[in-house]
Amino acid sequence: MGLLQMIKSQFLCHLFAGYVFLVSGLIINLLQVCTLPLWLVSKQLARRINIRLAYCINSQLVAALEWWSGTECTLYTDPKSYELYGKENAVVVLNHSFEIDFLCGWTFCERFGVLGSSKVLAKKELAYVPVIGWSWYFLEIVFCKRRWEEDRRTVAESLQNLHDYPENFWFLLFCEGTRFTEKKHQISMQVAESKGLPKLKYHLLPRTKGFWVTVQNLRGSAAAVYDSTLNFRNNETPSLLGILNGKKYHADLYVRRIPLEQIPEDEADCAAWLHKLYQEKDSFQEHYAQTGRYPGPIVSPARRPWTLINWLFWSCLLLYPLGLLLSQLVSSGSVLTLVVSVALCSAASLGVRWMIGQTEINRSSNYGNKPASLNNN
Ligand SMILES: CC/C=C\C/C=C\C/C=C\C/C=C\C/C=C\C/C=C/CCC(=O)SCCNC(=O)CCNC(=O)[C@H](O)C(C)(C)COP(=O)(O)OP(=O)(O)OC[C@H]1O[C@@H](n2cnc3c(N)ncnc32)[C@H](O)[C@@H]1OP(=O)(O)O
Ligand SMILES: CCCCCCCCCCCCCCCC(=O)OC[C@@H](O)COP(=O)(O)O
Repeated sequence: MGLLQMIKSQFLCHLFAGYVFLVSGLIINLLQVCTLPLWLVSKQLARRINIRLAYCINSQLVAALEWWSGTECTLYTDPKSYELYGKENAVVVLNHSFEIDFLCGWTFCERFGVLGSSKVLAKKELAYVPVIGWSWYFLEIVFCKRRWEEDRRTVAESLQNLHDYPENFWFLLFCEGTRFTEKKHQISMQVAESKGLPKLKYHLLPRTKGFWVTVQNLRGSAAAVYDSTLNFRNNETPSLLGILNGKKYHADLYVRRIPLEQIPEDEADCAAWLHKLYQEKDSFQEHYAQTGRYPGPIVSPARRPWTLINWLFWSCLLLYPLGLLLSQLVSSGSVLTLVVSVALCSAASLGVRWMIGQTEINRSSNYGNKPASLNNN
């Protein structure tokens, strides 16, 4: 391991990064709360301010991926479609197989200029994650309980609300509804068999109702579905902790732009269309497993400096109070102050570690672990 790699794996580096993320994130959450009265005066201005505030949070994780770990993200797509990315609203359908799949999505959001405005159909539990989950309320992120009888109305209403959104956005749907595990795959394939559907090797069976309600309620606002299939070279199993330790990964993303008009409006036909799409995605993953690449040309956007500039801005701003705090701590000589400071530091680092744990598949939910009839979150 080189010197740089050794420095990146030092706990003190992670502690400082976590301090900057947590404190800047809480300041931004506070600023977002301050925009609440503005929603009554000018909803669009409040939205535009929250897009920029959310960028300040999300881009710190993207900076960790792009600049700290140096992870390479290669895009395979049609050059004609490439020209439209970032210039229209779109529904992104992405396989949910990796702990940092959302982060690879965010890096492309950043490179196409939609990082602050992008949305996702997220499980309700994520709304309680400090900083990121809290910021999502102000981004009008759509939450679901993963119980259709409750979600069908709330998801439709939340999506309808986005029709007058002032800036281009991507709406991410992980149609499998949960991260891939062998156990969930086994159960999911039993359900496929019971429905007479072809088995999938690399995916869980997609949940079609959320896709149908999303496409139906974004017609007229979203122009296309971006069918996105993600994989990592050399069977890498990337993690957020690996990124923080400066580990470099190699992500490949295959994106096909499908105009919304090509997607059936009827629920049953739309469900059949989505099942066929996932069978195609499965074949792309097989192609990748055999050849190490996706079909089609590579048209990769380069990373941009803004995520790094944003992180440096917040680090410099927060380094001063940290320096003051440490100097007072040393000069006071008070044991009580020292103990309280160490306790606060430990609580904050455990909090950040818990947040990172939200991305770890070995801590995933029970959703999809039971047969259809007994399914719960
Ligand atoms: C150019 C670059 C392009 C792209 C860049 C890539 C991405 C960038 C884009 C945006 C980035 C933005 C943000 C990213 C940041 C953070 C992301 C964070 C991640 C959080 C995401 C999540 O939280 S995922 C979990 C929540 N989301 C979902 O669950 C969505 C999918 N689910 C649905 O849509 C569901 O339909 C539902 C949730 C609406 C309702 O679920 P419920 O379970 O109640 O009902 P269903 O009807 O869906 O399920 C029952 C039906 O499913 C069949 N089935 C299949 N398998 C099973 C099983 N194992 N157990 C039970 N049932 C199963 C079942 O038979 C039923 O079938 P029917 O025929 O009756 O429908
Ligand atoms: C550089 C700063 C370091 C600080 C790190 C802070 C880390 C905050 C991470 C919060 C990320 C929230 C997004 C999690 C995405 C995710 O992957 O959710 C899982 C769900 O899809 C499905 O859940 P499940 O059913 O359990 O598989």
